[in-house]
Amino acid sequence: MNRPVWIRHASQLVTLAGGSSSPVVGERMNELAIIEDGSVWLENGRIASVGTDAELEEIYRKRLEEADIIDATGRLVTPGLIDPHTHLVHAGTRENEFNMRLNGATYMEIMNNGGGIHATTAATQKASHEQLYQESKKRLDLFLLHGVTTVEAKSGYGLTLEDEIKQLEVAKQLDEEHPVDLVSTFMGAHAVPKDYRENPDAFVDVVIQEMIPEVARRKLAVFNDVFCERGVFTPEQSRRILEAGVEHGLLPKIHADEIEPYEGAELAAEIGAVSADHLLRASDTGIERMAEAGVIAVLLPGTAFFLMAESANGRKMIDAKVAVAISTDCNPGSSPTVSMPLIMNLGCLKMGMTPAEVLTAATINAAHAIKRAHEIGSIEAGKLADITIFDVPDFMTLQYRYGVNHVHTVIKKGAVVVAEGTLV
Ligand SMILES: N=CN[C@@H](CCC(=O)O)C(=O)O
Ligand SMILES: [Zn+2]
Repeated sequence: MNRPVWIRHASQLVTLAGGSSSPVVGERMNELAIIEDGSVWLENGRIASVGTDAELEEIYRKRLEEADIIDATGRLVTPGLIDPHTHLVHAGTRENEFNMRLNGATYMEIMNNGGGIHATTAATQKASHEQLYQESKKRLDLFLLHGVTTVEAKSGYGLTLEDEIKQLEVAKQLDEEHPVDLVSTFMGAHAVPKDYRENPDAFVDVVIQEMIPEVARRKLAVFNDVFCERGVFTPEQSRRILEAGVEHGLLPKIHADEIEPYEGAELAAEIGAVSADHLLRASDTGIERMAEAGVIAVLLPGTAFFLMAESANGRKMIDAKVAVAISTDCNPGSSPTVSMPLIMNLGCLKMGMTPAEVLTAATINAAHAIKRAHEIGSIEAGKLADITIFDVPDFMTLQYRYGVNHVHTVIKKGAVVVAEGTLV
């Protein structure tokens, strides 16, 4: 049995307590439930007690010798960051397309000419399980170094039953072997393979009749996602795919209104999706309906930044009482980053969110977006001991000193996995 860990004297302990039962909306996104001179006692992989240092010293006075102490004097302590939207498992890179875009090509032009998602699909289909595992593990190590303790990971670069399952099995193995927890999403409907170009509905049938039942049978995913975008999957095809997932116990998520307005937000509300993601071009009606239906907006400001597009209007969504989470969208085409701290910076600088709101979006609301808020996303007794310590004195400074990885220590299920900014 591991020794307890006692984190002491945090200049700010951002607990985010009180948001576990439902996603945090509106003004409440600014309430971080901060404890100054904060202290947390971790035991058996879970959070045992949270309070001021004086309070915990009193509670544990007979056991002080038992614990390994982490002195967080002058530092900010938060829940482990959560990334609720990644395409973590894939092969290869696409810096050539980055160069093409800088020379005037658009993301959709590249994709329609057989590049984009198709290029990564070809590389992923060719890759062995082991190659995919090694490439993805490297990214996961970097996520951890940036303070992330749980990531959602989508398939969608296989596009055949066999290759989709290969991606999901790599994610499963990473979840078992890597300190970072993975939550898997099936995304067979990420692009229409070129053999189905003339008859995309036939591919939708393959997704519905062959892929979804098999993925569900093998219990390889929790969620089912679709790229609902003009030229990819229509809202009607997306609805069919997401409803088929629900029939097999896969919860719906949707890539919505990313490049063009396409009533993806409206569809998400109508079918009761857990989240609608991207939303750069979501309509006001769509935003209103998402708020009414309780659909979480997973916003990806790194994607807008990297595609040189206007960001989603996070400010408007929060003011409209939509629960907002944020994410890297880590993928080789539209957002090749693993830095949730940078994404929080962009949330402030490009989406009009406050430093407190982006922290809520990267922790407890991100946990809700992957249905894990009962276990992670806040520092409260009983939850998993997933904690990130930043070498800044407060949450405001974390956003102010942007573009720097301030992560000092990461604790996953009670074990120190990053110390002094280095993997243990
Ligand atoms: N938009 C669709 N899927 C990914 C991009 C995938 C890629 O370009 O490889 C996204 O979320 O941005
Ligand atoms: Zn995505």
